[in-house]
Amino acid sequence: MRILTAAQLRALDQATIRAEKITSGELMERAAKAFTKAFTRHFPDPERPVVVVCGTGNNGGDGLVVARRLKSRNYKVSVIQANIGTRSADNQDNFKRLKGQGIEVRQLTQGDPWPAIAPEAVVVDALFGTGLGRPVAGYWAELIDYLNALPNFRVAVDLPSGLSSDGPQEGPCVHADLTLCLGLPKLALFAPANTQLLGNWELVTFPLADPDRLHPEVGGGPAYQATLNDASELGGLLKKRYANDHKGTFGHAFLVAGAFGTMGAAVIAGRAVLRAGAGLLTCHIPRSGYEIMQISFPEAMCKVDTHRYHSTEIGDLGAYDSIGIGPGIGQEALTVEAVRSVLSRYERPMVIDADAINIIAAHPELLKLIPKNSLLTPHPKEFARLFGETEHDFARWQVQREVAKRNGLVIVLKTGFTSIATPGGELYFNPTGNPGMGTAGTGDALTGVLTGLLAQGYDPVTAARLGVYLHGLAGDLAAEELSQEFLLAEDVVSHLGQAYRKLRE
Ligand SMILES: NC(=O)C1=CN([C@@H]2O[C@H](COP(=O)(O)OP(=O)(O)OC[C@H]3O[C@@H](n4cnc5c(N)ncnc54)[C@H](O)[C@@H]3O)[C@@H](O)[C@H]2O)[C@@H](O)CC1
Ligand SMILES: Nc1ncnc2c1ncn2[C@@H]1O[C@H](COP(=O)(O)OP(=O)(O)O)[C@@H](O)[C@H]1O
Ligand SMILES: [K+]
Repeated sequence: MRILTAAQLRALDQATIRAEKITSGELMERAAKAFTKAFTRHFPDPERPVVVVCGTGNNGGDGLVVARRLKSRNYKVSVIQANIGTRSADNQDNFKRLKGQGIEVRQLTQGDPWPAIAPEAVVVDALFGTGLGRPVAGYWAELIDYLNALPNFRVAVDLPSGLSSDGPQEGPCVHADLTLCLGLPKLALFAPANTQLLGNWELVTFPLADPDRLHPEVGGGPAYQATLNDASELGGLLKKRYANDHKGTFGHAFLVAGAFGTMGAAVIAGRAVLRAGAGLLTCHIPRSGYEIMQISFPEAMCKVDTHRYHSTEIGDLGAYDSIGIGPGIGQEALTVEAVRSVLSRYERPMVIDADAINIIAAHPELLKLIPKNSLLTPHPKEFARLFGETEHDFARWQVQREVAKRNGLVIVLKTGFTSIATPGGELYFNPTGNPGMGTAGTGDALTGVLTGLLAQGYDPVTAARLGVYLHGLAGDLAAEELSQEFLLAEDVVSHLGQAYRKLRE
């Protein structure tokens, strides 16, 4: 599913109107109908009062339609009409259509005292959506502060009013508890900095033109800026398994992980390699990790370093279909040389994580040695060590894209909505995963999954998109069964089977 800028979304609305021969009012009706359906699913009790706070643009127009539709379902709904500017045509039409419906409308003009709102009412925020042209200021900013100070549950129509859809947040913004985003996602939904403003968010879909089909046909028509991975597309990317396939078919993976005190990273990542479907796994580990590895994970073969506590000399790499390097390896001088040697000798895409990333950050000349199309999986701190600090999420995505393109790498930036930048310049966001995965070792599990997918012959971009999705989905299934608090990295790994099954459905 494509992620469009506000300007691209406007162009897409127009394209939908042309292609389907509908009016803009009918498109608004479609959007508001889909919103109302989602809203009533969240709030099924029509006795609970609903107060829709409407602006004068099309976001306000949506709010007016929602009020009318809730009323027809016997909801106790009223409207606060904020007279911000000149009404859009569809806002005006829908304002007229409220008459005679028995809906109380309170007008709010600059300087008016704040309207009273019963604390049990659900506040529907329809002041501004994607048409926000500048930070909200003055009286309307104070209205936003007033709404935020109320104890009420706040549901945003499309976006919390005041939110910048395509760039860093400026100015006041409604703090939504729930955001029901209309049509296609906006970039702001994925920014960690916006988490508190958005609350939980969901997409409310309704028929719109396909931005991909329009772009080549309509000169300057809607394009997209990023893509949200979805199950329907990713499920189709899974490889089939045939009756005569064997462990050779599914690839031999090599994992360089663990050191004295961090052998768990090797165990977790190694399990994930085989649970993701690789045929064979060899782990390179320091001598002191040998028994740990063999006892806790008998399916893996071990290559033992000459050093007791660290990996220092890594032998022939020719036999391996993929390599994962980094979890728990530490940053000893001899390990730095071992990483340098692996990067220089291996010529196929590999997975680079954790301490291998920190080593590259401390020795930037190593960046050039990374085989083309390799996957780097930094979390935000590791990303900053590698590529520098950025001022905000949007700037970091920009840097992520640039470094992926310039160096021919797949950069997987691990956040709540992990982003994947590709050598071809695409940016993908992942929808699965949950805060329960903020626990030690889940990143090591991801490295294992990605290494296992590469071993099976998935191309690096597909491996990244599928691996991040499956890893997050396994985390969601584990959290559903066990609770987020209880979740351990090994639970993520042990739910990979169910995640595969669900994705194949
Ligand atoms: N395809 C879709 O998703 C559809 C979305 N629609 C809705 O249309 C919305 C966009 O509507 P508009 O483009 O009319 O824009 P908005 O309704 O978001 O807001 C624009 C209005 O607010 C004013 N304004 C902007 N910034 C301001 C500021 N800082 N202070 C005071 N006034 C300010 C503008 O002058 C304009 O009147 C979407 O968010 C969505 O809710 C639907 O109505 C149509 C279909
Ligand atoms: N709030 C969240 N929502 C979704 N995924 C999350 C969340 N918090 C953490 N994760 C995922 O958990 C993993 C954590 O990785 P990382 O920070 O490398 O942990 P570790 O170093 O302990 O293995 C990443 O894949 C990340 O995307
Ligand atoms: K809004």
